[in-house]
Amino acid sequence: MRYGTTDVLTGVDFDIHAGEVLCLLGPNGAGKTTTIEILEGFRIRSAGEVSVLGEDPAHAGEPWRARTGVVLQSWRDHPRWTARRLLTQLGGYYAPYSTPTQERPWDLEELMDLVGLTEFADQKIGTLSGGQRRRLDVAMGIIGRPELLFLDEPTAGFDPQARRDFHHLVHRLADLDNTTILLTTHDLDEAEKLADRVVILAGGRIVADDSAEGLALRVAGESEVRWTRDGERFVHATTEATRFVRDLFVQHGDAVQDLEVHRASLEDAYLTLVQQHEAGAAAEAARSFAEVTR
Ligand SMILES: Nc1ncnc2c1ncn2[C@@H]1O[C@H](COP(=O)(O)OP(=O)(O)OP(=O)(O)O)[C@@H](O)[C@H]1O
Repeated sequence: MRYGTTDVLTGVDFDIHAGEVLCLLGPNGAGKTTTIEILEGFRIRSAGEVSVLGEDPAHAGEPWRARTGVVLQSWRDHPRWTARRLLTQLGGYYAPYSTPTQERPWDLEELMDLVGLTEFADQKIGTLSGGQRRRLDVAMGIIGRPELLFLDEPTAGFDPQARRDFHHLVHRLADLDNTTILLTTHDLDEAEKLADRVVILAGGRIVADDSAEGLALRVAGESEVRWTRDGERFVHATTEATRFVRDLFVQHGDAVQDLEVHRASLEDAYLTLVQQHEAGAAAEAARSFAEVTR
C-alpha cells in the first residue's frame, strides 16, 4: 500500500485459516487498520494479491459482503435512533442471504443479550456511553452471522467485565459457529487469551507470525523461578524451569515454599521484536543517509 510516495505496507503476506482467530499487533501507525481495510474491501491496495473467502475484496459484491462482519475503530452514526431500531434495520439487509446452513440475521433479543445491550436497547444511540456504544458496534458487526469477522480494536473503552464478556463472545463465535476472526488490539493480555495466531506488524512489514506461546518462547527463552526457603526469598532465571524445579525439590524437599514459575509473556516477545525492528530500521536509515551524504 502506497500513499503518494510513501509505502505504508511492504511485502505483507499471510494466510488466515477457516475458524482461526488471528490477532494483528503492532505499534501506532504500523499499518494494522490499513491491512484490515484492504481485506474488508474498504481500501483499494496499490499492488499485490488479496483473496478473502475466495474473492478479491476490491471487486466482491453484496453476497460476499453478507458473509463478512466488520467492527471498525469507531462508528458515530444514527444518534437519534435506538440500538434496537438500528439493529433491526441492519439485520433486514442480511435476511436474503440466509442459507440452509446459516440462518441470517441473528435473533435480535438473543444478540442483544449476548453483547450486553438489552438494558440500553431502547435508549437513543447518541446518549450511550463509550463502552455501551462499543457493544452496539460489536452487535452491528455480528448481526449477519458472518463467516469471517474483522474486529479493529473491539474492546477499546470496555470496562473489565465488558472485556471479559467480549472474550467469552469471541470464544463462542470461534468454537460454536466456527467463525474466522481477524482482530487488532493493543491489549497483549487480550491477544494472548484470544489468538490462535499472532501476526506482528512494524513499519508496514510483518516481523513475526506465530502462536503467542511460540513467540514468547522464541524471543525470551528464560523463565524465572521464585521460591522461599526458611523464610528467605530466592529468584533464579533458567531455560529449563521444569528440570530446575525438580532438582530443587530433590535437594530441599518440603522446605521449598511459595513456588512460582514465570514464563516470558507475549508482551515481552512483542516489545523485543518491535524494538529489534526499530533498531534495524534506524540502522538502515543511518546507512542510507551516510550513502546519500558520502
Ligand atoms: N489516507 C492516508 N493517507 C496517507 N497516509 C495514511 C492514510 N491512512 C493511513 N496512513 C498512514 O499509514 C500508516 C499506517 O496507518 P494505520 O492506520 O494502518 O496504522 P495502525 O497500525 O492501524 O495504527 P493505530 O494503532 O494507531 O490504529 C500510518 O503511518 C498512517 O499515517
